[in-house]
Amino acid sequence: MITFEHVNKTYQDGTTAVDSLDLVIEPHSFTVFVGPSGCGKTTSMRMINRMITPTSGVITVDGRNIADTDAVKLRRGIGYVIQSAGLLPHRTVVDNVATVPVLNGETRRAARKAALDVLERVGLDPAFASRYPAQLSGGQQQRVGVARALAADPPILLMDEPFSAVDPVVREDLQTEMLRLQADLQKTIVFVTHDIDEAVRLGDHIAVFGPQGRLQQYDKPETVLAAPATPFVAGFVGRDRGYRGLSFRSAQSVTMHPIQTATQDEVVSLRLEQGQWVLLVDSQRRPLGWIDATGVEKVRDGRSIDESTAAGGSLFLEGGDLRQALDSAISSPSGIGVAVDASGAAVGSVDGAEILENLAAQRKSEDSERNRHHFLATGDTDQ
Ligand SMILES: Nc1ncnc2c1ncn2[C@@H]1O[C@H](COP(=O)(O)OP(=O)(O)OP(=O)(O)O)[C@@H](O)[C@H]1O
Repeated sequence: MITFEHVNKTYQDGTTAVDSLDLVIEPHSFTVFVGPSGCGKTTSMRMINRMITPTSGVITVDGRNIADTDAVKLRRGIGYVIQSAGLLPHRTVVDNVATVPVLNGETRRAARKAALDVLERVGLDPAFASRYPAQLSGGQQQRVGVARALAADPPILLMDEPFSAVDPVVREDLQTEMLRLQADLQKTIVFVTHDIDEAVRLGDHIAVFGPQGRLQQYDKPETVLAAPATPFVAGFVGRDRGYRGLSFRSAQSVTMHPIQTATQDEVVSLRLEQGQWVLLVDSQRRPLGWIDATGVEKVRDGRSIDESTAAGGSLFLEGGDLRQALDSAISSPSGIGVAVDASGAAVGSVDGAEILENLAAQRKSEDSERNRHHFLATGDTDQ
């Protein structure tokens, strides 16, 4: 069991990321932290394995205050999966998966054999075991990321937006695989996403986070959908009028803007204002993450690109639906959604606020159309 008791986190710059969090996560449950970008989901999750230290409050794992445990030992019992899979590029797939068991003292041979079993468990063809991560698709890399987190058989698994960077079809496959795995393994899983559909599909419990890092509701998915506890939750999960109805609408009507990009070599010469973000891309214009003025400073100070960039949000295919466009903007640290072409190259951007305005306008005209039909049908001309 994992518990949060009055947990707060305020960063050095004064940002309150988590505000008075109380939560009990049952053993073997699949708990999803969901909410828009910046509402404290990742911070809450990373406090469980002590990557981040709370400002106040107590977190326990199996009845023990984690502040009193050895962080290395604690993490041995907690697998961790991130959005970019975080694989070591110069190691083969099987050696990536065997990394933690080898660190824990297993022989390389035994660890490799166990790694092959885990790879099979997550649905990866053994033929991929001797390849390097760059030779795999995004979805396959994520499967390896999950296998690596499971290799040492930890009772707890933390997953931070693990499927956000892959396309919607692959994402659905990975979700199905995750459900199958959990039915089999019965881990205690904490999963972070900004996507309410993903949360409802995967979670047996959902924690909806809102502005200023405040937990809005913690319930079974069906209760969150049927009886939202706050207006914020109602807006976030609203079935027809909210986020979930958007898949039926095309993003064609949303204005596409040019997107400012830079390659890794260009980063040092960027001049950015506070609050301005630039999309980092590879030589084929495929998105790698976002960088702002603080990140550029870090690169100039000699820090690596990885340390200096924020992971990108989800991407959407140009001509896709409004739901994917908004999803991309909501999940992005810059609030800008990135459109890609079939080759994965960035072709333009959309603005989250603009999408919402556009949506409001579409709904208004639909409502007046619906009213007109209603009045014509009933002959009611009072209004
Ligand atoms: N190291 C940090 N220093 C200062 N502020 C931070 C730091 N890390 C996160 N924050 C801020 O704390 C708030 C919560 O961030 P957090 O990453 O936990 O949110 P989130 O819901 O997981 O969003 P995202 O999906 O974008 O990561 C945000 O306002 C964020 O800008």
